[in-house]
Amino acid sequence: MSALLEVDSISVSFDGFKAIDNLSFNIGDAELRAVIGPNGAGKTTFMDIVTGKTRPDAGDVKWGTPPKSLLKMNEAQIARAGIGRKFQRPTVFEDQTVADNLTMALKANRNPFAVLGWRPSVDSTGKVAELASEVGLAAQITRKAGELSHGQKQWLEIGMLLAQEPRLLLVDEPAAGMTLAEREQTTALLVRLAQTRAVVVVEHDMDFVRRLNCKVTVLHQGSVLAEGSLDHVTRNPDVIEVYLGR
Ligand SMILES: Nc1ncnc2c1ncn2[C@@H]1O[C@H](COP(=O)(O)OP(=O)(O)OP(=O)(O)O)[C@@H](O)[C@H]1O
Repeated sequence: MSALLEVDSISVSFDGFKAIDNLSFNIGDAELRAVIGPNGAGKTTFMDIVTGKTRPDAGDVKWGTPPKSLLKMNEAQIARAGIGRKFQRPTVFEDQTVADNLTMALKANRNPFAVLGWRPSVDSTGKVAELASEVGLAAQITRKAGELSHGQKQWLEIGMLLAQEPRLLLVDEPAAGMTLAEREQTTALLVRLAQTRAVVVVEHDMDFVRRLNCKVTVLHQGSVLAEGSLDHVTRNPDVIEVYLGR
């Protein structure tokens, strides 16, 4: 499997503290990957580096084929290159409808400077309906985003990210604050999305990771401690000691 994203020996320190310590791992095209690890393991810093928010002190992050260094790009260029990031708290426009939120995201994709004064075309109406249905919000399309449940807002934001047609989606703790039914729908959504793009899920909730049924990378002190199926990594004595045994 060729790598879509190659994290190559990156390190970063904050005030002398190594948050990421010689971290290396690859993500393939159309792969679902869970990244887990105890508090302070470096999960957020890893996402910050991949999206250009934080610059590593050493190492490289390579993207696509032929591989290009993401370290030469700023945050906007990285997003345009095809990396979307879903933060934990949904940031949708609460006073706008689901359709309007998706329309704005589509428009921002085509021309980030021309959102104002834009009228939806027939073409974009079809695409908005398609995105809404992809994230399970077809029946909510005329509702204001502020009226949606927490889970539905998260799906709307995922739909808005999909409007940018990312090749890699980084998703931070998608199950947090969701009901059981919402978690199940989110699992199905992420599994489905990963059939046509890479999806990296950073998650604390082991039950949720188990349902994703994918390769797991365990981070500890800014490095990879173990990698493989959830059963494989949870049998690893080092993982039991630093993470599960806590
Ligand atoms: N800007 C910063 N300045 C100083 N220290 C930082 C900074 N960002 C992160 N750190 C430290 O780096 C380490 C890794 O943090 P990071 O947030 O990446 O871990 P995490 O795995 O995402 O943790 P959590 O599960 O708690 O979100 C932590 O010890 C944190 O305190």
